Amino acid sequence: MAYTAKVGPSILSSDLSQLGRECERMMECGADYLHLDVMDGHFVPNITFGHPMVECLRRCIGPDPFFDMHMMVSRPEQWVKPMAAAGANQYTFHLEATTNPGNLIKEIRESGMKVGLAIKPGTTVEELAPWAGQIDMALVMTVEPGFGGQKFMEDMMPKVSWLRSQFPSLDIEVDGGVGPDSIHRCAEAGANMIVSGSAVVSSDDPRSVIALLKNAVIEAIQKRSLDR
Ligand SMILES: O=C(CO)[C@@H](O)[C@H](O)COP(=O)(O)O
Ligand SMILES: [Fe+2]
Repeated sequence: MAYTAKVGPSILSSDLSQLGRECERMMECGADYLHLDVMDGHFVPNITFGHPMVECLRRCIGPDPFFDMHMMVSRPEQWVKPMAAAGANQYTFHLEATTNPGNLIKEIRESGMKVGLAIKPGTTVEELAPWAGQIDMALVMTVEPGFGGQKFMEDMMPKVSWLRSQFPSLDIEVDGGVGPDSIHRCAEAGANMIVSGSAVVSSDDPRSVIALLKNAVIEAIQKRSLDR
């Protein structure tokens, strides 16, 4: 069991005019990594930012924070090199957005980044499975991608449980509507990388929310290892 509990705030719901400061604030509050949502207005009906913003953020907050790029874009191949040059650490692309996942995985690795592979709610986990041995992280979306602040889809949890049973040491991330009310279901199903946007960023006490989310995952990991 090689995986550990990590919490990565999504800064989509933060004050975007203060993005550098917001990222610093999340790291100061105990975030393990930062989940940066890139949307192109085509793969999803919303637009956020691209690699120039990532480059500025990297310059602003220094080399240490891990940037998990959630690429909600139609042509993920196009941004691999620019994102690597901008200082991204992990490139998480959508299976639905490419016809050649194998080649894209290779390109991401050659650019020096870790590989994340995401599936939308309508995509089965069996479609992701053939690539699971080649990736660092599987992202199971728990909302339709495009917007923060949506309701958690509990019916995605069987995907997480199945992945955990089939790939015991894979990093499994959940993203969308995850907060204190839904974390226990995610943790019990086997997710270990927790993205949380509005529940963390809009809280008066983000440090406590991050700690609560992380502890729920730590407890579930301990329980799983005792049950084995
Ligand atoms: O990728 C996405 C949405 O498409 C997410 O990263 C959300 O931005 C998470 O925000 P909450 O649902 O936790 O508010
Ligand atoms: Fe995301």
